[in-house]
Amino acid sequence: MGLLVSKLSSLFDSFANDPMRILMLGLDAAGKTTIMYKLKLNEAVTTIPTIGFNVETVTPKKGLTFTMWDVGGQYRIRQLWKHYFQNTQGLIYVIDSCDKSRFAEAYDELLNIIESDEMRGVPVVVLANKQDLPNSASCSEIAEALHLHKLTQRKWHVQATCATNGEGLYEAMDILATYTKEFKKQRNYGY
Ligand SMILES: Nc1nc2c(ncn2[C@@H]2O[C@H](COP(=O)(O)OP(=O)(O)OP(=O)(O)O)[C@@H](O)[C@H]2O)c(=O)[nH]1
Ligand SMILES: [Mg+2]
Repeated sequence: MGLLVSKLSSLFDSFANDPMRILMLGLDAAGKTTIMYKLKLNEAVTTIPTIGFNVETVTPKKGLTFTMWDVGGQYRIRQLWKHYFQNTQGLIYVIDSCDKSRFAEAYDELLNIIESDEMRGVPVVVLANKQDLPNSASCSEIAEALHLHKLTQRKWHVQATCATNGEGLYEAMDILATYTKEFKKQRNYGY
């Protein structure tokens, strides 16, 4: 019995140390690819609009590994987002904080994602990106525009970021990791 318990517990530990499957979405030009490579390489890379996806293993800090999927956000290819939902354990939703005229569109697309069965309960970290630019909206303005307070069935957080200099990214990944660990535990125990 003792052996069984210890085998089971090491099985759970190995699940716990698996890379977390993180999906990063958001409208075109929000900064998703810039964020991914800032985290991966600690460099502000020059990007072109993503047609399709990028996937990378990202280690924001020792002992924490994400398999991060960055999917192109242009209007015509958003219909492909749903093909990446399965087995997602954490969602990063990136907003260009200066692009206020598209906050409503960003909200509509977020709803489409989180209303999917496959994304039920998946925690969301919203990155209020491009905070270095003048007139960027604050985290609370973005939380309001995305109606985040209505999300009661999942953990969420909004983090101010600047992908080009990295500000806020590591804090956001820490919070995402905490939420994702809780989500994985709940799934393993089936509640
Ligand atoms: N000033 C500023 N520019 C940024 C920031 N993050 C990204 N950018 C710029 O925004 C533009 C678009 O960035 P991408 O990372 O390609 O955007 P994306 O979300 O991957 O776009 P798609 O692939 O089309 O979905 C690039 O010119 C980036 O350099 C930021 O925090 N501040
Ligand atoms: Mg991109």
